[in-house]
Amino acid sequence: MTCILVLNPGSSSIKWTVFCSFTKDLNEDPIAIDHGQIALTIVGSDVFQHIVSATAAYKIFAVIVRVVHGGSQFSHPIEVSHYIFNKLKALDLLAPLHNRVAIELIESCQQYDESLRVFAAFDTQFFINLPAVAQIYGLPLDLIERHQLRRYGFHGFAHQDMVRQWCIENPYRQQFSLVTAQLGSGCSMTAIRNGKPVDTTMGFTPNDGLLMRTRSGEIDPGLLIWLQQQEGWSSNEIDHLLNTEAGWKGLSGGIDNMADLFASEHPQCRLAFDLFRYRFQKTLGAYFSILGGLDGVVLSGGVAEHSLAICRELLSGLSHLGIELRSQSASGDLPILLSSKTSKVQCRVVAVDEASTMLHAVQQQFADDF
Ligand SMILES: Nc1ncnc2c1ncn2[C@@H]1O[C@H](COP(=O)(O)OP(=O)(O)O)[C@@H](O)[C@H]1O
Ligand SMILES: CC(=O)OP(=O)(O)O
Ligand SMILES: [Mg+2]
Repeated sequence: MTCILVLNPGSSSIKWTVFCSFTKDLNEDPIAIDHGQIALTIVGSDVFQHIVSATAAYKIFAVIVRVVHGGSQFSHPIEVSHYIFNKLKALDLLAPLHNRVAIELIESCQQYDESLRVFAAFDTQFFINLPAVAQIYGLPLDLIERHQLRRYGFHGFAHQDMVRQWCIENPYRQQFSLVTAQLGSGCSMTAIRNGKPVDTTMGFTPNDGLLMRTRSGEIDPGLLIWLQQQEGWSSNEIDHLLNTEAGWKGLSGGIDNMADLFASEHPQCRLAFDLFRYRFQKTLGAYFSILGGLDGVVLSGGVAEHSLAICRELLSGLSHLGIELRSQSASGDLPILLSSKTSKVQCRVVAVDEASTMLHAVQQQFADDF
């Protein structure tokens, strides 16, 4: 039996999934035969060796790697040739926490076995047709055109899968307004109208919007210029600050695990969690406004999937938006319904399946090959 390996390098871990039976029917869920997760505290070639050992039992003929940023050139899945590899390599700066690891994985796969087919699938694909107002920045048009500047949006496979899961629970609704939230190390929210994204919190890079584990999210650009001048910081130093020293880790004084942050009574931890919740609720209100109402909220990602208490906290105090939570605390396996029967807005926590969504995207693009 020949199998496909899907690799999902996130900012705190690499997730791997093996699929050995898959049909061309994109409505049918591919069945994962095996999966695992490696913390990114393991470095470099050790990560790849770990994956090779873990998947040694399977005859793998193709690997699909999640590449977060494809720049203005890549959005749809692509088979990685030498030429494409070099183009992808040049995009490192656009998603410093992600693209470098993805590129290393692609290179390791190609060096490990030349006959392996290696595909890149991009986090931005789902957002390719965002409405113009949700794509554009208030900058001079010639500059925008010269560099093809836009808000790309990320976590596309995650948001797409959350929409799919909501539709499974609500099969007869053709028209609906939804907010999906991917809350892991990277955090983003997307406004969905009738299945399509109409706005999302991440922009030109995956560092806008919500407060994240080590990323600042939304920040005043004037503050960065001021810091550069005051501290004499280079662009690398600013990059380091915004991507690795900021977020709830920076604000709390070093607590990067959300479970610890949430449990702590320390005022700095409370403030960091309050900001995380505040930005979530502020965005929910903004999306309620542009969608003209809300039928559902779907939460997923490492934070949401591991802590229903945090999910309840994020969705509390929002009865003015039509969100009413069940009084008893829900428990059991995901998916879980958090909202009450009378709530106007159906709130769910789901286990997101980025791997199957990536596999589907590649199957769709390379229909003759799979
Ligand atoms: N029990 C928990 N409660 C709250 N947050 C948790 C828990 N376990 C893990 N997390 C958070 O989940 C995040 C990892 O989520 P994940 O979606 O796997 O991230 P990524 O894909 O970015 O690597 C980490 O920020 C971690 O703090
Ligand atoms: C885009 C992004 O932040 O991804 P992740 O949450 O997997 O790090
Ligand atoms: Mg992730």
